[in-house]
Amino acid sequence: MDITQHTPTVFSTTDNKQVEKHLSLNKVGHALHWLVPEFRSVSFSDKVKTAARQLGFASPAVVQSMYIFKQPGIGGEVTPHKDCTFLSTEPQSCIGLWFALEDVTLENGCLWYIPGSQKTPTSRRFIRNDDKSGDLTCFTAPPDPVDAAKYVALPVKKGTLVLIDGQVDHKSERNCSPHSRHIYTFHVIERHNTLWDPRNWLQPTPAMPFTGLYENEL
Ligand SMILES: O=C(O)CCC(=O)C(=O)O
Ligand SMILES: [Fe+2]
Repeated sequence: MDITQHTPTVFSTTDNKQVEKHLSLNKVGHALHWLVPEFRSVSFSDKVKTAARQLGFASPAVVQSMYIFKQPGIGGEVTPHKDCTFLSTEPQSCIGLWFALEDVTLENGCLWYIPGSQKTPTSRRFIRNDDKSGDLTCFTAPPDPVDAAKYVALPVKKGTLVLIDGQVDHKSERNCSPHSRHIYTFHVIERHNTLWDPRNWLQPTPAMPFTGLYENEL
């Protein structure tokens, strides 16, 4: 989809600022790694496969991907979470590969994380809601209490790859600066000797299976 081909439209945002449609996008997901050749070639590149081997993955699959724009002035926060809340396996195995496509600073909404927090498991899950009369998805529990003072900022230069342990607490703030913060991120899980949680909000389908990282050549 090339939204720049659409007639630019002016939107009001919650801050009562007006921006063109293509500058108001928050994120695009969740199958860029498969459907968009440019993202596919990065996600299934030899460098990524080598990184996965070095991390000890035996049979990794890419389960989802996102482009997050964090637009100047209006880019929203990403609230504190562990990725395993959304992409749970038993045992946990998720790793995020987060690529800075621009310089990422304190001002434009860098990642923050709590060192060591990957050692504290969570039972909080984001699942498909069995109650069909309500929302399609829901959390199984409120956020776990964490000491907000323990968050450490992670400003990085354009081109940096950040590996995010699926159990580490992380977040990012709003972007109130005049500079965008574009990133590409995708998540890999281990299939060997693990079980994908059947309650996860995201489930593979015949049309969109979880794609094996090592098996897929460019
Ligand atoms: O880019 C961000 O602000 C958060 C991204 C994230 O949570 C992730 O890649 O797991
Ligand atoms: Fe995350």
